[in-house]
Amino acid sequence: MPRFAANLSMLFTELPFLDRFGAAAAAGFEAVEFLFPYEHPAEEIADRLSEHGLTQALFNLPPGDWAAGERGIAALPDRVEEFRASVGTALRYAEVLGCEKLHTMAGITADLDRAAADATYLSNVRYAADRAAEAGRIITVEPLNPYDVPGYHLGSMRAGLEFLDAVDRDNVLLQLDLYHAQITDGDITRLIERADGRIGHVQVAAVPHRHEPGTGELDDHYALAVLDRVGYAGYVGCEYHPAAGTVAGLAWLDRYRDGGQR
Ligand SMILES: O=C(O)C(=O)[C@@H](O)CO
Ligand SMILES: [Mg+2]
Repeated sequence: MPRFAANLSMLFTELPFLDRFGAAAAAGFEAVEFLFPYEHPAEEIADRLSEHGLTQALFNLPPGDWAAGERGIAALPDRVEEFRASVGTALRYAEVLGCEKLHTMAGITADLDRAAADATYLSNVRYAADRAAEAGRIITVEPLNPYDVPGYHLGSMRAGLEFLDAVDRDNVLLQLDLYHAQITDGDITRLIERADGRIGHVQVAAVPHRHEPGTGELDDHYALAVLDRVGYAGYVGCEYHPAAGTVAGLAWLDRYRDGGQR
């Protein structure tokens, strides 16, 4: 039975960020995730988590200049120092929030030398993994589709799995976002079976409009059942844009409530 985390960067955006925690708990979520906590003191977020009995499932390392279009810096050869500092920042937040998993975004590398970007990404993720291991944390890498993030360094789940082989660290795992995976790879059942044991986090949204699961071309419920079958026990982040209001769109979760008895 999947365990769901509300993605507070996409859900409950009707409310200010810090008010989304209570709204997620009131809607029945036991966990949350979001892109970045860094505009708020970690203690303030930790207070919201404990006030509402929520687990922080995942957040991202600092991504570079997000507003300017940057989507991570781990594969950018001229940003190694900044990347290493960002690992320390993220680990400090992870400790205060009690968060086990950190997503490390590679960055947009289409205009860079591929070999140099590959080498930088490998050494930076190994660095992050080794620092994270000292703190008992897991690093995830998430391939992103080329429509949402053109030129992103990690462009398919297959490339993501090859990267995991190359990086060769037990605490670096795949972030399987079913939305991106259906666009970049398809063949979702076999993909999940091939990735078995190397999936660190899952996210879900319908393809192609990134609305509520179950409203697009992929049978998201079937895919979640496959994840159950292979023994994935982590959280499934609900990372979608509600079609017409967050709470109004939560009916797709009813079948999982009350132990799946509905
Ligand atoms: O865009 C997504 O999908 C995410 O999960 C974000 O963390 C950005 O990578
Ligand atoms: Mg995602």
